[in-house]
Amino acid sequence: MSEPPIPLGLPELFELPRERAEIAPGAVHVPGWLSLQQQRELLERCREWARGPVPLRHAVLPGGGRMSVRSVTLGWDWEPYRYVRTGEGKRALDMPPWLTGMGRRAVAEAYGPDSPDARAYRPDTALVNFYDATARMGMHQDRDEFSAAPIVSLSLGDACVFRFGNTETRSAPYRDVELRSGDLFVFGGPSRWAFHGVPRIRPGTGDPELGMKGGRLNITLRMTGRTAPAD
Ligand SMILES: O=C(O)CCC(=O)C(=O)O
Ligand SMILES: [Fe+2]
Repeated sequence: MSEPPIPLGLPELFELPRERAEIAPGAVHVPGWLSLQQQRELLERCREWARGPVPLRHAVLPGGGRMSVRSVTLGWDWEPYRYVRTGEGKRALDMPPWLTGMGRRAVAEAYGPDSPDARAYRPDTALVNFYDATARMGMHQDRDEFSAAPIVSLSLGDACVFRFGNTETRSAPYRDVELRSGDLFVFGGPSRWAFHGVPRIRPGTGDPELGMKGGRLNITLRMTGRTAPAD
C-alpha cells in the first residue's frame, strides 16, 4: 500500500526561518536580532521613558491633524518637523550610553563592524513610537536630521507591514516587509532618504511571553547632526 500523500499547507504549520535580506541597497532587514530577554528589557525601558518628563503623546501636524502614533523621544525632542531641545517646556531624557552602543552594534550587524558607518555611528536621539491596532504611519522620508548617518529601527510587540519605497516618490515601486518583535531594520547609504511607512499593524501577533498587552513599539535611533547647546 502506498504512503498517504503529504498534506498541503505545510508552510502554515512549520514556518520557514526568516532570512536576513537587503531590501534595497543600504536597507537591511535582520529578523530576530534581539533575544526575547533583550526585548523584555527594552520594553521595560520604553515603559519608563513613556512616563516622562515629556509624556508619550500624539504629535500634532502643522495642518492641525494628529498623528495616530504616540511617541516619546530621548536626547532631543521631535515635533513635526524638527528636533528641539525641549518638548512641552520639558527637557527630554538623556540618551543612555547602552542604547547608543546598541545602535552601533546594529549598524555593525547591517554593514559590517569595519564599515565607515558602523565606526562613526553615535546616535544622539531615539524616537519611540507606539502603534495601537489601528495606528498607521504614512509614507515619508526621515529628513529632519542634518546627517546622512543610517537610521536604526527596532520593533517590539505586534508585527506590522513596513513599506519601504524609493527615494524619488512616495508611491511605487516599494517593497512590503513584515517587521516582527525583535527585528532590526537599518537604512542608510543609497536608501537613507527612501520613503517608508507603516500601512498596517497585525493585531494579536505579538508573543505573549514578551508581556506587552497589545500594539507595537518601534524605536528608531538617529544622528540628528545637531550640536547640543551647553545648557
Ligand atoms: O514604525 C516604524 O517601523 C517606522 C517608524 C518611522 O518611520 C519613523 O518614526 O520615522
Ligand atoms: Fe521614518
